[in-house]
Amino acid sequence: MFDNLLRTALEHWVITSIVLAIGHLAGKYLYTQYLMNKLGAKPFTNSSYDGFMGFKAGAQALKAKNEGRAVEFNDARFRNMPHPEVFTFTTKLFGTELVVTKDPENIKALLSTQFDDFGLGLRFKFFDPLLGSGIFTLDGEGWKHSRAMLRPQFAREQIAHVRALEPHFQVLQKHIAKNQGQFFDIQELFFRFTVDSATEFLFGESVGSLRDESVGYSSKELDFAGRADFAAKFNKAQMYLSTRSLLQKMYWLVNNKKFRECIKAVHEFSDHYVKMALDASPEEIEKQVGYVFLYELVKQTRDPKVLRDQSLNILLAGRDTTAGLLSFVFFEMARNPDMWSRLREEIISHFGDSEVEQITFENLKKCEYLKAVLNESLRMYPSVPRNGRVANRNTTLPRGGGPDGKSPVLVRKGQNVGYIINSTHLDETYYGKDAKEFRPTRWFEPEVRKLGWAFLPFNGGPRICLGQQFALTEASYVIARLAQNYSKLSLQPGTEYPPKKLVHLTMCLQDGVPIKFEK
Ligand code: HEM
Repeated sequence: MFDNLLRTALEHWVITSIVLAIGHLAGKYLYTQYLMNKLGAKPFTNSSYDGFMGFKAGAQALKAKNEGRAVEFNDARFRNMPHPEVFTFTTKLFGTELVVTKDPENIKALLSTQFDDFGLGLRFKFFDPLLGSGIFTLDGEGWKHSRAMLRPQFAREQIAHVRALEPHFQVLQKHIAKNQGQFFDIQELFFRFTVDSATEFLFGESVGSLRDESVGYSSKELDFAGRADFAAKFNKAQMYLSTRSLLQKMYWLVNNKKFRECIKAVHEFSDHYVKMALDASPEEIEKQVGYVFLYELVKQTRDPKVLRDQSLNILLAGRDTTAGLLSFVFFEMARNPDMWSRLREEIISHFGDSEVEQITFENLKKCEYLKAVLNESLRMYPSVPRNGRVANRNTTLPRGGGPDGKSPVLVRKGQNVGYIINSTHLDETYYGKDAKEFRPTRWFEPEVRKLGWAFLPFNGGPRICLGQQFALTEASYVIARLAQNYSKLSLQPGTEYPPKKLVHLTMCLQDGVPIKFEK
């Protein structure tokens, strides 16, 4: 009797569940059809079945990422679609429905022409514990306000920046001299260089991470509050942020004691400088030698949290990206002695082999081959290789639907769109048969210069990178100074090509750049 009752209840439960599931799917299907009709969208030309809930593709993507092959993996996914000539597909990743695109038309819509249809989704939640409310984490009015407040800082900064780099370059030189004639990893030094110059620019005092005992600095000299820890703790906290963004809605799982300790150290360090800037009298601020971001910002706001958050947002946006760019440039220059010779000739013809004063923002812009090398490096190895937005409302993207992929596709409110700029940059449609070769002279060809949205290392539209000129000037300065000093570069024999890439929030070389510099 009891058995029968239990069986009947179970049967009811199973039947009800099946009916509800079918109802849910049918409802979703009908609503999707309704939205497609309303918004003029067609079914996706390419859709990828990636195992139950997209776990198979997710696991493969993680494996490729750990092996330093995330870029190649993404690229292969586009090529292996039923219609590889259509540059957009839909897929699932760990249960989340995604639209993925490398189509410049769709990227333009996402970032510019349909800017208000898309936002940053959960980015604020991922990054809030470390970065708070700043230009990089906010959407809507908060972002607009941040952008308006910070924009003037970058216009003014562009001119003054170069002179401030030389002292840091001198320390970098000491490390290279120490290693001269042998192979060593320059990438690690570029990361230290960019955190040193960025902290000086932001706080008025550098963390001096390059100034270690191996190049003659005493440990006493290095001792000021939080300095020793700052770069390491900031790096570690960034790793946690990257994992939180990978986990999407489950981001809150990453919030352990280590993460919180890193955040505390970074905040204490930056608060020290915020306090200094707030305590400074207007006369002291005016007397400040060189440009200091915080001292300029206190003229606009005296809120310590805003000052801290915006400084750390800039540090995150600007530091690893520039170090990655420099690392890839030197990786390619060391592989290509002819290119290094040409670059060197150009630098020496403009500035001689020791002149520093003439290396200014304006003069660096006149070095055409240098600009081509930077562009080519940002094309093949963009510091931000993939990025994403989330739909704020039911909307469409202009391409990827219908039998030929030329019709709009539906993006439902809350749906994620990933845009893989690295794959756009490597596509033969835009860059020809040698798209996967490092060839700076392509930037002298008129059709490549006109590519518009197919070359997008600094993003486009209203959220275009604020630090583009800053980054290009800093990278150009370091390249020019090294070109003045070293005639020959080489890579350690046996170094893998194409190199393995480490892709977290930004991209660098997984195994560093094992390089030798010779006079
Ligand atoms: C090679 C170096 C760099 C590259 C490739 C690069 C690239 C980018 C990209 C792709 C974005 C868009 C991110 C997004 O919206 O999701 C961005 C935003 C931003 N970048 Fe850069 N960046 C570089 C260096 C810098 C530097 C040196 C600074 C500052 C000193 C900086 C400041 C910013 C800021 C503030 C934003 C946010 C803009 C906004 O949302 O309105 N960047 N950058």
